[in-house]
Amino acid sequence: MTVARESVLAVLDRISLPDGGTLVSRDLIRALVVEGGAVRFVIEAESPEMARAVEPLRAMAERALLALPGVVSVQAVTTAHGPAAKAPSLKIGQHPTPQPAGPQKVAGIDRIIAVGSGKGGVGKSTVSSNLAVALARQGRRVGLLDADIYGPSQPRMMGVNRRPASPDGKTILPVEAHGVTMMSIGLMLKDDEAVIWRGPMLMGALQQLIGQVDWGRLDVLIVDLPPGTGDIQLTLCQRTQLTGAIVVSTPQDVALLDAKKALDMFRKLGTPVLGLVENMSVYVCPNCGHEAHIFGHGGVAREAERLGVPLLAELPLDLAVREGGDAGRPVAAAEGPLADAYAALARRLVADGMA
Ligand SMILES: Nc1ncnc2c1ncn2[C@@H]1O[C@H](COP(=O)(O)OP(=O)(O)OP(=O)(O)O)[C@@H](O)[C@H]1O
Repeated sequence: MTVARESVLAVLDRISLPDGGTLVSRDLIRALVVEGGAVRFVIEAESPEMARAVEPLRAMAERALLALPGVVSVQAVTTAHGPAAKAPSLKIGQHPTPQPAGPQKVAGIDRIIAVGSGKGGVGKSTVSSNLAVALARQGRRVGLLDADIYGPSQPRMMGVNRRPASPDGKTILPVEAHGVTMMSIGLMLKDDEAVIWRGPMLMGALQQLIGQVDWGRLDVLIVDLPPGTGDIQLTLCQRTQLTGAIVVSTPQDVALLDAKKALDMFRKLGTPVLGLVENMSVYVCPNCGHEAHIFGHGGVAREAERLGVPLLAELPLDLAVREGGDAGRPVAAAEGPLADAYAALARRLVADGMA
């Protein structure tokens, strides 16, 4: 059954904004595609603040459209058009400015969760972006800071490539994607530009990304760390008051061995470990349903038990996760078992007061 574009617009025209008008009358709907029973569109807000305000309407619109006869799936994202993106005169990457000793609270941000891993490529950035999106879908005000300064992947994973504005050359205005306020050094660099900085420059850049970005009021800021136990991790844990850290690992021995080093680092720095996440836990063959433990089985659960920290989630290896990451559409923004797994992780953190 083919759904008429007009019927979709009629439904969206019934979704009212808090300050008047509807999604259609305020001209916020972009890139509306209706293919058979599948509906996709973007809600383009005028500013990051407005994007935050209209985010609950996205969920409302999705529900209303799913009730429309013939509609089988709805995919909607909120983006912020933002003020005219002037090229910032601000330069990222500088020596750190003196700061008071000891971990400091960041004004306006209630909780900060660092997501780390021992080894690269285990899915730390994937978990960070999907967790951020899942939390935003549950109505939390969420920020995502890509602190993987040598290999920033959040712009690709969140589908953003707009350079953030800095109207005054001091404050950086973050971007908005999938309901999440986001900043990455990758947004300030050209695609093929390498960062070749030593420790002090890294510390300065991290200080800028946390302190100079206008994060607004956040319930939680997710920090996607680089892999390993280097300068960035040390600076973040020593300078910023963190709610805690989540360590991502695959069940593979070599990844787990490195994850133990990351866990040891957080312990030595006095950062509470909120729990472990096992990524690429199981692969379910889409043809025959056979379950294969490609990277091994049970190691992360055993390590969590040994440390007395929760195993927060076991996330499957799934092609859709990789494709969603490459396309800038995290699976947590869609519907289905993968989104449900991230929603459960988000719910658990919210219930425990961590996010
Ligand atoms: N559960 C999964 N299923 C399928 N592909 C995945 C899964 N998790 C991550 N990937 C893919 O694996 C690759 C590495 O993931 P990701 O970049 O998140 O890892 P990382 O630990 O952050 O790596 P790095 O430290 O190098 O930044 C990406 O292409 C990602 O899409």
